[in-house]
Amino acid sequence: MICFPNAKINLGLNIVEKRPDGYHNIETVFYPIPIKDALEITEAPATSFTQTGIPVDAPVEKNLVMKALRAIKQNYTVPELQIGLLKAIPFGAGLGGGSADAAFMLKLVNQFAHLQISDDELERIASTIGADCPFFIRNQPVFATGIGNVFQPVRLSLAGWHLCLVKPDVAVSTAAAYAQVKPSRPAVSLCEIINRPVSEWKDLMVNDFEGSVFPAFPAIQSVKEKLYAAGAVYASMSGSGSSVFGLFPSETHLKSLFPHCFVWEGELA
Ligand SMILES: C[C@](O)(CO)[C@H](O)COP(=O)(O)OP(=O)(O)OC[C@H]1O[C@@H](n2ccc(N)nc2=O)[C@H](O)[C@@H]1O
Ligand SMILES: Nc1ncnc2c1ncn2[C@@H]1O[C@H](COP(=O)(O)OP(=O)(O)OP(=O)(O)O)[C@@H](O)[C@H]1O
Repeated sequence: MICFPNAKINLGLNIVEKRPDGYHNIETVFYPIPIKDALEITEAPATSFTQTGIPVDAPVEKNLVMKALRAIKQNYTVPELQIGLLKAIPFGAGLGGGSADAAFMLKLVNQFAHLQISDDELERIASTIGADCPFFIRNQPVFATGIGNVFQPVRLSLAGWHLCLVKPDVAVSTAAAYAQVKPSRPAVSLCEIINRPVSEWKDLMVNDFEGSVFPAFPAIQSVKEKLYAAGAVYASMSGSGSSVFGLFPSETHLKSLFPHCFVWEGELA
């Protein structure tokens, strides 16, 4: 059985307050995008894990796919599996790729072993893996609060917009990025801004991480500036970086502007 875990972008990200447990309450809109890994499972005499594509800088037992398998095995019986992960989503990118792999593994095992676990319960299991993980269970555009795990549906479609996503050759640590930001309540709720036309987002919608990540990594800021100069209607860093995306009204061919970077260009469905 095979599935294709996709990445996400954050449309706006307000870091509202630090919580007693060290995490932060945030406001963000998660939007799924069609940059995808491939994840395959087959029944086997013993569990094994093979990773191809972009090499993940984590040992097998720390791979979020294996963490997901252990999490589901805590309460359910799962057969021994041969697992294959083809990695195409860059990591350290703010694209939630590892979280997507874990969430899709939960969904795949649920289907494969006929466990009949509800989406609500899968989201609960996903929340034990990482803050970004629960979103990928339903994988629909949502306004998220809490630590990024409390969802409200948003009626938002970017179908027809062209996405240019660039990941410079630098990785940003999510924990370090959160530690650099002074939390504050936004003047205007992101929930209102997201309903306004994309052409107004540039002046209204912010990612609070940019204020500290850009000075530390000028290469990331430069990507955003280049995307606007190339005609983006809206551009922003995703999550804690280092990827930056631009939304364009028509097809883009911007690869040559960004040497040494991962670049993905395509239309959103
Ligand atoms: C930046 C975002 O990608 C935006 O969607 C997420 O908030 C990060 O989600 P994630 O990578 O799944 O995060 P986790 O793996 O759960 O946490 C990594 C570290 O980020 C910090 N963290 C994460 C989420 C959050 N709401 N507040 C935090 O302070 C914590 O220090 C934590 O130890
Ligand atoms: N299957 C996986 N794919 C990618 N990274 C993984 C995976 N399993 C474990 N990791 C570890 O998790 C780290 C973060 O991966 P992830 O793809 O979630 O990054 P990210 O896009 O920056 O996430 P976020 O949006 O949460 O900041 C990697 O540096 C890697 O060490």
